[in-house]
Order: sequence, then structure tokens, then C-alpha cells
Amino acid sequence: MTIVLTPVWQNGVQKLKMAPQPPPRPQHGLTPPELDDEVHETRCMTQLRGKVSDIERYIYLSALKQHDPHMFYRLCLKHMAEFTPIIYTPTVGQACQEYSHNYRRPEGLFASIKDKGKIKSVLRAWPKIDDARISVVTDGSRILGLGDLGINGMPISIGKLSLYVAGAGIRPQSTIPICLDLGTNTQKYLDDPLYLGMRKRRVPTNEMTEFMDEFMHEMSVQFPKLLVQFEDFSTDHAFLYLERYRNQYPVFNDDIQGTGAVVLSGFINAARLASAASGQPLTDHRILFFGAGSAGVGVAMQLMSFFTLEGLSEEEARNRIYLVDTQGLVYASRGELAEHKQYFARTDYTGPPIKNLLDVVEYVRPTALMGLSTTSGAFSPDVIQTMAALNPLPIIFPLSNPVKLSECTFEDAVRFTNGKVLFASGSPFHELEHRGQMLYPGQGNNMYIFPGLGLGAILARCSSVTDSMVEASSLGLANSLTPEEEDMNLLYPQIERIREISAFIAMQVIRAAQTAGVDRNADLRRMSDSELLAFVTSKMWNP
Ligand SMILES: O=C([O-])CC(=O)C(=O)O
Ligand SMILES: [Mg+2]
Repeated sequence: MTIVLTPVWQNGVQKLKMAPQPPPRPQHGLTPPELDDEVHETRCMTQLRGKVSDIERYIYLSALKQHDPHMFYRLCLKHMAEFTPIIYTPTVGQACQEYSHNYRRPEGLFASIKDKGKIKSVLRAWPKIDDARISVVTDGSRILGLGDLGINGMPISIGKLSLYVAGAGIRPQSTIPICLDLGTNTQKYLDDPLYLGMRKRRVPTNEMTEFMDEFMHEMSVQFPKLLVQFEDFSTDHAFLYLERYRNQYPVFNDDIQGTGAVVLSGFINAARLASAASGQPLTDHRILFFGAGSAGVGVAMQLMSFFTLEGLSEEEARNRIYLVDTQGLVYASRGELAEHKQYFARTDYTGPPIKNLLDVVEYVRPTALMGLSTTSGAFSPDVIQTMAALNPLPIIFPLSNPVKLSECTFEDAVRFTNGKVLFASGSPFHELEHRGQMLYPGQGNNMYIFPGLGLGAILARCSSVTDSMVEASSLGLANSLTPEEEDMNLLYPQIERIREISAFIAMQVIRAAQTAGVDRNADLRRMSDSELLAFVTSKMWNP
């Protein structure tokens, strides 16, 4: 029997009580006589599609997930391409922004700075129904490209975990969505009477670090089998806490490592196609990053392994990469640079700042342009046209989320390259017809990576998540295209195959964990690849 959390009121405070979920087939007399599962699927889809806005669809699906999780996940798996833009990017962004207004019932775990010194008691409140295996933890400080949303970040943790369940078959009861309330610097929320978090500005980093140390320690004590995914922390804290905890606990940062891995994967497939068209060796690619935050630098780091796998040295690989931040091209003699940008600062340029993106493109002559800036429309028609003039098949990845912050639309990328673009975006765009040919946009979103990476790390019972495991997830994804998908020039597989893809990625991740010696499930070492793949698949929960 599964258990659901039911909110109850006690002395004016809303508390969670564990309540047994009604059995799948309630007793005779308690449901309409002709309630049929299959017809009910159609009924739910009709109700969903009848809603007038995406946020209404989000609210409907949240309710469905709470009172009928099996139906929710069954439909999610059947209609992945229709569901993900609602339960995840882009609608989840709006759900976060409106969380305090649309809030209906508690879901997930909240720990606030006021709990410092007694975080254990907060974690203990979580019902031990099943061993917790995966938690997505955010502090709401940089939700997608939407900025500091404070406690309103909770839906991002919830949304990511729904994809763990749907995409990798993690049991719903072994997931813990967590939002930390460390204040918010967004005045609008501080002034909002309905805001659900503390009305306090964010605490300084030293205080936050004391809190995080206690939190991570207590998490490892309360949930010994737990993998932690850090999500949407502001750039400096994203790097800080990944480095601080990665050798101590099984953790990874989705925005740095997950995004890095998914872009590497799409880039591998795009670079193969681009090099086939240009005749240039793979090692000749030059990648320009527009945006140098946690995602930009994380992706740049990950893309270096594209070149090192092709035989270049670290130094040579780093040389293939250029960063642009709000001040223009990032180079060493420009002036003081934030620590995370220094590694990629160019030393071969010493002139005056090159501020304008078009000028940087003309100077660098990149084969690939990556957008991680959250600046809508930054890839202007002339930037796109210049990319097309420089390359027979330019690689253009506007990766900022959600859709409205994308650096360009798929339509613009197609129009201004005359259909000759290798495209992937962070948020979904529709396919389109160009001169009688259907063109399909790739969605370079970390949702392709984290379910499989997490599943592999969980099954191998990893003590930590190594760079080699992240790289394995990326190569696993790149190599999971079917011949039909390759014929369609897709950069990513079709999302409907997410379970198959996640199983394949998990297998590669387990093997990488074994090579790195961080696995603690020795039984898996003795399995052949096909046995391991069958084992991974057999571990998936099915609605
Ligand atoms: O959630 C997404 O769609 C991708 C992501 O991690 C982000 O943009 O922060
Ligand atoms: Mg994120």
C-alpha cells in the first residue's frame, strides 16, 4: 500500500499526517459503477486539455498527482511531450512565481534559517515510509532564469522529482523535494502579504554555510541512502557548495553538471554533423559562450571533455572555448574577473574590450554559439546570419530557460540561416516546416540527464558523484539515438523514450562509478552489460 501525506489543521497550524492511500480499486459502492480505468484516462486528458491556460493545467496535474499518483504517472509516461512543458519547464517557472498565491496543500520539506541548530527535528518530521533515495534541494535564489524567488522555488524541486519518477522509475515515496528558506532579496515578495516564506533578506554567505554544513550532515544521518541534487542556487553558491560537499556526500549540481552533460551530448551529435558538412576536423571547433554564470561556465567545463576525448591536451581544449559576459569577451587583461570566469579568460587577446556580441562573433569566428545568458533575443538576426556566413551548418544553442528568456526562437534560427542550423534550446519549441521539409528543434534540457544519472548513482550506492560519472551520462545520451532519429538529424532522442534512455545512461554511470571506485554495490560489478541493463530496468517503478 502506498501512503500519501494529508494536511490537517492542529491548533491553527497546518501539519502533515500520513494517510493510507485508497486502494487502487475502492470497494463496491464507493465509486461510480462503470468507472473504467481506460475510459478514466481519456476523462483525465479531456479535463486537462479543457483548461484554458498552462498554469490551470499545472494546477490540475498537481492535484491529480496527489490524489491519483498512478494515473498521473501513467499519463505522464504516455504523453511525455505534452506533460513536460506543463509540470516542468516552462510552466513550472510560472508556478514558482505564483506559488504563494496558488498554494493549496503542502508538498515537500521546508527548512528555514530559523531551524539552524535543530535541522534534525525538521528532517525527522519527514515520514519514513520508504527509504529516501533522492532529494532535490533548492534555496530558490536563482530559479531558472527568473531570479531570486525565495520559498517560491519549491515547485522546481517538485517538478524535477516528478521527472525522476516518470523518467527513471524512482518510487514516488523515496523522493524528497526540499526548499530552504534563507530569505529573499526580491522586494516584491517581501512586500507580498501572501508570500509563504520569511520576510527577511538573504543571510550572508558565512551564516548560510554554517546552515548548509548542519543541513548536509543531518541529511546524511537521517537519510543514509540519499543522493542530493542541488538545484537553482545562485552562481557563487552553486560552485561553493558543490566543491564543499562533493567529496563528502553523494551530491551533484544539476545546473553546473546536468546542464553541462546534456549540452555536451547535443554538441557531440551536432559537431559530427557540422564537421561532416564543413570537412573540418572535430578538434577545430570553436565554441563561444554567451553568458558566464554557473550554467555557462559549467557547460564550458564539460565541453572541454569533447576535445580531450578527441585527443587534445587540457590546455588545447581550453583554448577552443571563449566566454562572453555582460562586459563582452572575457580576457585576462580586461580587469578583475569573478573567480569562476578566470580559468577561461583569454590570454591571446589584449586589446580594448569587445563588448558587442556581433563584434565578438566576427572576431572569434565560432562554429558553435551557446546562450546561457537569460537575455531574451540576444541572438539577433545579424548574429545568426553571421554564424551562417561563417559555417555551412552553424551550431546555435539558445539554452536559457524558460522559453521567454531564450536567446532566440527556433523560427528565427531557421529563418536567418535559411534552414541550415543545428539547433537546441533549453526550453521546448515546436517543430516547423521550411521549404517543404520538417525541421525538429533539439531540447538540450538537463531532464535528459538527471533521471539516468541519479538512478545510476543510487543503484551503485555511490559514495560520491565523480566527473567521470557525469561524463558517462553525457556520452550515454549522445549514443542513444536510434538510426531513425539519426536520419532525422536529431541531436537528442525523442523524449517519449526517456525510460529506455535513462536505463542506458544509468548503466554507463554505474560502470563509471565502478571504474572510479566510488560504488558500494559490489553485486553489480559481476554483471555483464546486458545483465546490468536488465537489472536497472527491473528496478524501475511502474505506475
Ligand atoms: O529546469 C530547467 O528547465 C533547466 C534548469 O535546471 C535551469 O534552467 O535551471
Ligand atoms: Mg536548474
